[in-house]
Amino acid sequence: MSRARCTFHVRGLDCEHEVALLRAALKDAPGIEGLGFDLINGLMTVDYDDQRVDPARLAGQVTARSGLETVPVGAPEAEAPPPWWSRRGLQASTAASGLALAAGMLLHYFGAKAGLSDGAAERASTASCALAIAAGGVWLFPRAWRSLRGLRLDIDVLMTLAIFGAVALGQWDEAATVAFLFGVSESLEALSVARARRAIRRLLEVAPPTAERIVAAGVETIAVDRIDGGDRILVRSGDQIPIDGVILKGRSGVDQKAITGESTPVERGPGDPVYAGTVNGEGTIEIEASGPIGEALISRIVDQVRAAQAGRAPVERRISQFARWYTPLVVVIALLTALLPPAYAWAAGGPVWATFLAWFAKALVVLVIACPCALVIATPVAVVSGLAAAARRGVLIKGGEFLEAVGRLRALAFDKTGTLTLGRPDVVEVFASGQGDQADVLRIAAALGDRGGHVLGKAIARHARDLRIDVPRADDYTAIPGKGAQGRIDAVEYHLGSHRYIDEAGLCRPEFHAEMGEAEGRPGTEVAVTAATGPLGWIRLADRPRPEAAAVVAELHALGLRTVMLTGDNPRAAAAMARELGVGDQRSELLPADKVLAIDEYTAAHGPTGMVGDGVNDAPALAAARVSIALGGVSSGAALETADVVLMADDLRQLPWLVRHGRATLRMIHQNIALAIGVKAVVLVLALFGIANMWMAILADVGTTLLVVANALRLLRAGDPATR
Ligand SMILES: Nc1ncnc2c1ncn2[C@@H]1O[C@H](COP(=O)(O)OP(=O)(O)OP(=O)(O)O)[C@@H](O)[C@H]1O
Ligand SMILES: [Zn+2]
Repeated sequence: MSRARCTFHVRGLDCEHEVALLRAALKDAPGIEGLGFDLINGLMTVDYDDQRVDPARLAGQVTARSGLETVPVGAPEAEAPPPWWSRRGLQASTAASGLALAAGMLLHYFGAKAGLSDGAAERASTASCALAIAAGGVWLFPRAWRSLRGLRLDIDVLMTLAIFGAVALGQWDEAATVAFLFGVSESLEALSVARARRAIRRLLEVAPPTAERIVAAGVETIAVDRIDGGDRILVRSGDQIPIDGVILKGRSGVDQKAITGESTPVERGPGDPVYAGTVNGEGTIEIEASGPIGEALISRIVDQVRAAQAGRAPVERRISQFARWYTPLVVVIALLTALLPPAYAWAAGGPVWATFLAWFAKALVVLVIACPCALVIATPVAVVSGLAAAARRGVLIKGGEFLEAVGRLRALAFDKTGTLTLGRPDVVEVFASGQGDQADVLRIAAALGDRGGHVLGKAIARHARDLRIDVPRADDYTAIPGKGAQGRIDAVEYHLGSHRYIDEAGLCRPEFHAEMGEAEGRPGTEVAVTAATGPLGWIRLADRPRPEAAAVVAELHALGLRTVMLTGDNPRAAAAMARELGVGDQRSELLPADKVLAIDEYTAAHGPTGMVGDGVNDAPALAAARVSIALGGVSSGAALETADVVLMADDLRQLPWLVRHGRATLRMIHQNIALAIGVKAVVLVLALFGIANMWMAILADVGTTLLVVANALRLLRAGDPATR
């Protein structure tokens, strides 16, 4: 058996109770292994055994059982515009219900004045109300019936009960009002979620729809999705670049804000990469497309954001668990409201029936607040807006849980090389111990450095080439992570690595030890070069801190976060760098496993700790952190794959924004939950005291949903790169 996953569009999926319908529809379907729901985008993800399940047939089954139209994403039906009835039907029937209700009211109050006999006016009014109930109930009653048959007591059943309860009491106008207002609340809810959906989607639509392709006859305009790798595309000054590619001709400043959030344009010329969605500056350029739009960086970002939005944040999971017992609880309260007072009246010898009627009406009002929609939508709409806003700013967050986690961080650990520093060390001094000259030291170090991926080794190799030193080939190369490397050149064994490494390997000599120890006081990092017989010399390299690092560290401190630098470098170099940048704490001479321990220690001592790295050689520490943050997503595929959060720009300045944004999102979630619960509590109390009527209850319920959605959409504004 093999597991497969399919995503379905479900029309009308925007609240917890549709989720319950879908779960029920799939409950005893064989071969289903997992379900995921994305309320904002109206998507359901199904993990299934592909030998037992066919997605298209499954969709048909779900549609039949839940009454919610379900089609696999990508199927032709999913792309076709939905039929009028499923787009506008709810609004239309609600409007019809409203008209009939108004007519019923008019007949009731003014029928007699208009010349109708009392009986005729009343009969006409009742008929009008019945019409209003029917129109308002076309959507509601079938769903309620389905739930009842499945023995589920959900909001549809409750509303239907409330309506027929009122009819049973002869209160036709009341029943019609409930049916109408229920339609109003459903349509408003659908509209507000649809609005959120559109706003979020628009935020991610940055690539233009067409491009100008250069062909033999000149230039033709084609749809972007028809571009292939190798096509030559003309991008005029001021236009958006339609596809990822490499510049063939022309130079220009390219505004990469759409991807990296950086507003200063970067200079680009022949041979440089450019990305779809970025904006060409003053020059006209010709580019060679590197592949179809689906493979472009922006498409990968959008896919990531979609996937992230479909996942659920922990708060969201807790709320939907809460919703599962919230509705039954309210039903019990409503039942008690309807039954206790008459029971009391019966025991005390009071008027049982009259008491029942009075309290039954209150119980119906209580039932209205049983709908947990506002509460259920409160979190995902905030999380999804938060994710979209971040993506717009060049911060790619792989899931709501990470956005939430960022908001809870107490400390941030930084890798040194490539993260706090530019990661482009230069050789500044070469020392030869006398067994050979400086060129020998460089030649051997370069040969070993060439074979590995370590920045220091690569920098040495580059330096040797710049000096036109002939670099031989090293064989049997082995890297010892965090320490150094060894290999053979012309069958002779050599080592390259930290001072500690050669000490531990017994390759150091007392005189050399003293000399190298002295050099370690100077800025930079020394790498020792030895043969199996003893040290040959050392090479000192200096890496510059990132220009923005000190300011970012200071800003993080102002936000109340602790900072710590983790490095494999020697203690003196580490201390000097930490002091220069104002980093709160530093740990040096760490092996990759020690970095993991340091993260664990920090988490235990100070609370959730994030790790910032370049995603290249710090994978274990990144994995150990509560949230891993990598920078340079545009240039490095590794960063894009490994981390929970990716700063697309190769720049630390988005970090403080990210922390503030995570906190703002958390605050928004809490606000929304408090708002949703608060309004319900108030209505509950008012209902029990007989102050709130059905109208107020339903309006308060819809109002809250609209409010939490509107509130959360404010987070989208944080995505505007212009705001700091
Ligand atoms: N492949 C290698 N080639 C040369 N030297 C190495 C190599 N691997 C490790 N070293 C030595 O060991 C030290 C620690 O290496 P490690 O890769 O753990 O950290 P780093 O590159 O100094 O910085 P950071 O830990 O901040 O990324 C380096 O400073 C270097 O002296
Ligand atoms: Zn030594």
